[in-house]
Amino acid sequence: MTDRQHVEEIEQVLEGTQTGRDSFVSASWRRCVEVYGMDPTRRDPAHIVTESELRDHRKQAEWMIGAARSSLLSLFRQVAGQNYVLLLTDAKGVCVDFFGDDLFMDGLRGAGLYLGSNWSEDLAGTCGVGACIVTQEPVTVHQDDHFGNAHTTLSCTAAPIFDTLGGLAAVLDISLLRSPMPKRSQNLAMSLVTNAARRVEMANLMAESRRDWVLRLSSSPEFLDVDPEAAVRLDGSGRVLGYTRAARRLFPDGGAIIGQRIDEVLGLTVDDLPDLMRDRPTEDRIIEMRDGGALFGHAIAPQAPRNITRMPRGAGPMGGLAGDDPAMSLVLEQAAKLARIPVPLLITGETGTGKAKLARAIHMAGVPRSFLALDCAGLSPEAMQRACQGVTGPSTLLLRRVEDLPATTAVALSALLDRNDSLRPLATTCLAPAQLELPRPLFHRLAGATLRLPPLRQRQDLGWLVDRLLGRRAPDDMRLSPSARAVLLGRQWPGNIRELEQVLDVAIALAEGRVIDQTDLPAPIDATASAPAAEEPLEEVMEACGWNMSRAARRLGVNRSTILRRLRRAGLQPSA
Ligand SMILES: Nc1ncnc2c1ncn2[C@@H]1O[C@H](COP(=O)(O)OP(=O)(O)OP(=O)(O)O)[C@@H](O)[C@H]1O
Repeated sequence: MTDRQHVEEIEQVLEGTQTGRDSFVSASWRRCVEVYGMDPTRRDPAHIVTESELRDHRKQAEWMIGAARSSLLSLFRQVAGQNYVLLLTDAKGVCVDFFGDDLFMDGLRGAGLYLGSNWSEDLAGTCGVGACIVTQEPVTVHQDDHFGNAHTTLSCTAAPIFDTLGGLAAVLDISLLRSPMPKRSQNLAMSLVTNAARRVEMANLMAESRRDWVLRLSSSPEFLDVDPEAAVRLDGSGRVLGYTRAARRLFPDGGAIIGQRIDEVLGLTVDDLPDLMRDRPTEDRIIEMRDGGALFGHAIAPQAPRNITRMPRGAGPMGGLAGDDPAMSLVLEQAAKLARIPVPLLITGETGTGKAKLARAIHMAGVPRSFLALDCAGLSPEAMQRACQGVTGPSTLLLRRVEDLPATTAVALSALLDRNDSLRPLATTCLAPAQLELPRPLFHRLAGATLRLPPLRQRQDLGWLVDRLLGRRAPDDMRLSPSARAVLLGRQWPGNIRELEQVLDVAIALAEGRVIDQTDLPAPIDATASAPAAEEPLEEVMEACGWNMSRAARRLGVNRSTILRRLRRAGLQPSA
């Protein structure tokens, strides 16, 4: 077709004549004239953004360039030697990444097939990238489909790439400077570019979803694990957090997708996801669709957070006590250092936070010595002397719940420690050091340094702890359903790790199969009670309880007379 014939055809289309062009091309021609005021006979040079504008466009598209790179590279290898050039443009049509054959670089630059060229329709007229941005569909704009006479030798095939919220993020374009006459010669290019775009979307969704469930879908079991067609990202309750474009057909047309529950569109609930994991035969992982069809599913469980831990896991006796929790990491780091010197340590924290366990780990990490543990509640001086009689040489003396030590034993303990300087005391308490009612001399013999364990509800490694405790207490292949896991992660845990252990033991016993369901979990001990405020200053506790001593006693887990005693000691005035 000559330039003149091309211009005449555009005029016919503007007059409403059907000339056999694809309808999206005719619609674009009309926009070029009627909306952008373009003239097909003008040979405008390619639109190239300035270097600093290109830097800005590339910066904003950085994540997409990263996600698309390996896909572009493998696509470029597939078409190597066939004179194709690959462009990745941002959603505005500016080329932010490029693969082309060095031999044709001058021709490519001249045609605008290069970094920084702007292929939006309002600047470049009908073209692959521009039409793809407008239609949001894959398109081939072949030779004289282009609006301007300057581009009618090119053949451009472009596919949109969407972000996980459904917005257009980029366009992947494969172009030829010169192409064979029939448009269908580009069918293979179309299939290559749409598959590459799908893989980029998939890679991007996977990268975003490390902490969530991903359900990958395919209509054929053979490709499910290697090259799935679509994927959705789900939270622990099965709500959609993100999706690849191809997953859109699962959802009702026009409706919102983000936030929908997966069981509203597919015949499965979030609790079925573990059954779709890779350890099951692909053919068994069938998902029924609401329209009666079926798909194959591959569920990928959330991965552990990838933060850098201050205390490497598995390092010494302290290593297995925490996951990625900053407060625990700091405590364990200090504990590991203090374990090496025989200074007495006071370990504080709410009940069940693992004070005794930490004390044992400190003992293990220090120089070899014998170990004796005593519960301080009701411990008489005689019982203490008897227990310590057999201890010879360097020894660790664990004193649990030192706040309950009777006054007479406190005096005897000071004397015992004075007599035996090879005894290293490690004392635990649920009270803050300032609230301990120990005789001063004893306090200073026990609290050479203080380590405070955080309550479980403040720890960021709860998920890690759940997995670790489950791994130790349940048979190998037992796991939590996602909703059961979400419930556990949402609880307050006033009894801390001890309570978590008990809840898991009950759930393991109640579970029918190898999956612990939400209904297998015992109810929280007291969902309405606020967590014990072991280390809250007494005055604040009293204020919070309206100076009601019984209420304050319940809140601190002690009896009324203890509250009265503490108020007197602190010089506070109890209410009538
Ligand atoms: N880091 C941990 N990892 C796994 N299990 C733990 C951890 N810390 C504590 N536990 C378990 O939690 C339970 C309570 O721990 P521990 O007895 O050390 O708590 P505590 O703070 O000394 O409690 P209390 O003050 O009530 O005596 C124990 O069964 C212990 O094995």
